[in-house]
Amino acid sequence: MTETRIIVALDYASADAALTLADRLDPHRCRVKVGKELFTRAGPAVVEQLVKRGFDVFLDLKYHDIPNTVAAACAAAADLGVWMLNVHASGGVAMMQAARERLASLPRRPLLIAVTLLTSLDDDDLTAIGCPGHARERVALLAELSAEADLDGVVCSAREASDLRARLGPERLLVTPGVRPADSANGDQKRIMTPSRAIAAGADHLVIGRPITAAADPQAALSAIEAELAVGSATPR
Ligand SMILES: O=C(O)c1cc(=O)[nH]c(=O)n1[C@@H]1O[C@H](COP(=O)(O)O)[C@@H](O)[C@H]1O
Repeated sequence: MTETRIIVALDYASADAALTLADRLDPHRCRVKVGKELFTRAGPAVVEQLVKRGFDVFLDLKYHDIPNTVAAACAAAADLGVWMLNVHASGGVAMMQAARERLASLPRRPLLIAVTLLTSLDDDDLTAIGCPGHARERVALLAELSAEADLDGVVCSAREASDLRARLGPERLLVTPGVRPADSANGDQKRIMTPSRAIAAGADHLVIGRPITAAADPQAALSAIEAELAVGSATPR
């Protein structure tokens, strides 16, 4: 098991592209994430190939459906040997509990975390979808529901990490996408933070895609983020 905090989002359109990058990465220096694009194009085989190469794989399919369907999908994901998978907390406590219980019945279960509010959304977006309020409050509500369902942690933005650490205690994992080194483009992400600030705020794992995968030299981009974190860890919080 690696000590790294970095999960590289392999958001590619083919298994070849994803595995080409994976083969340039060290499974002891990062974890990898397979999301909707890669999974829809390349299927379970790419997940199995990454697992075979020694990577901890976060299968990010953000299940959101009736409890029975989500529980069965989680069991199918576990069969692929993934390290972690996610569901949407807005699917409700019964859905999250069904998923957790199904995984608990397996001999080897992956970590199960809940997406709170997508990092591409802000307060204005909440109003637009008919849920007016602050992103921070909605994240807190959904995170507490996921804790009620006894999930292993949440996906949130690093901006909510310190608040959630106080609310959820030290055990729940805080997995934060929307991480942007200072010189990276935000793209479609709205609730963002730099890698070192995200860790200082209490994030356990940083999900980072385009700042690495779209860089001219992805390994160099990963090394620069590792260097930023190494400097940050030497600095008292
Ligand atoms: O669950 C996720 O991984 C996720 C949740 C969320 O709220 N925001 C978010 O960006 N993600 C994923 O994290 C990755 C972020 O990629 P970049 O924006 O390229 O760094 C993408 O693969 C997203 O699908």
